[in-house]
Amino acid sequence: MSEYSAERLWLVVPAAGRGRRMGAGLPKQYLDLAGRPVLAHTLARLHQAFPAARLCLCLDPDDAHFDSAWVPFAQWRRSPGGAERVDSVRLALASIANEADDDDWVLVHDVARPCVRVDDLTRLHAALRQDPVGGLLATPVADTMKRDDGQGGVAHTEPRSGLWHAQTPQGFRYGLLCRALDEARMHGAAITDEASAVEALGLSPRLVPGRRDNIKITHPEDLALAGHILAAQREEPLSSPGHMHEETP
Ligand SMILES: Nc1ccn([C@@H]2O[C@H](COP(=O)(O)OP(=O)(O)OP(=O)(O)O)[C@@H](O)[C@H]2O)c(=O)n1
Ligand SMILES: C[C@](O)(CO)[C@H](O)COP(=O)(O)O
Repeated sequence: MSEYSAERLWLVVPAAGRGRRMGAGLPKQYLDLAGRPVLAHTLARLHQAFPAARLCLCLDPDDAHFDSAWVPFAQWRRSPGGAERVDSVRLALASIANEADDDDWVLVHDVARPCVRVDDLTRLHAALRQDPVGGLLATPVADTMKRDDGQGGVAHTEPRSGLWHAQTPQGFRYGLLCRALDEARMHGAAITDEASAVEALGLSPRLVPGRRDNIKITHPEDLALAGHILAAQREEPLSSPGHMHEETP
């Protein structure tokens, strides 16, 4: 790419999960949420924030529920899902290898997080572009944390100071993210998010304070909660405190 052109933004959306913990008749990304599938909400939020981005959507090759009418992006492709989330992300990165430059930014966002706010997405992107490593939306842990003893009792209380809940998007430059995920595979590391692969390189991804309503729909009760969150977000005046992000635990 020429030195005069801005680096491109790629969005990788892992959407090849089966939703086993949800236990519904179909994968959770296709469950109805306020009149539309979860997947359609998530893609709409991403598109509002980044209309010119290029989308790579990870879908199970046997997926019989997907409808391309839910994709608002002009430039998009589907890539096959893998056995685990990290495998889906790796396959997505491989599918754009001929077009992506090492300096391009890649934001990875779970399809199961449809309530992410547009201003958090743009704030994250702006923060990452100032950072040499990249980073993620996250919120400080607010509850007292217990370690179980393996038998239903409490072994001890974990200090929560300095603990954060990792959310998505998580964003890194293409070259760094590919290297981090390759290294993790070589070492057989179990990776549940992109940041942990980058951490394993000895780097420190930036924690960009997000908001607690960017929930991941995981269990059955989360779907109703997401519906309430979307309704509440629609009601919020732009200047309300609900739009403030958290800086400290
Ligand atoms: N092989 C996989 C597994 C997960 N995901 C995606 O990764 C995100 C986070 O995963 P999770 O919440 O665990 O979703 P599921 O795998 O669908 O749920 P479960 O673990 O309960 O089966 C979701 O957007 C999911 O679609 C994926 O693309 N490929
Ligand atoms: C990436 C993630 O959303 C960060 O919280 C999360 O780890 C993905 O879900 P999983 O249940 O760990 O696959």
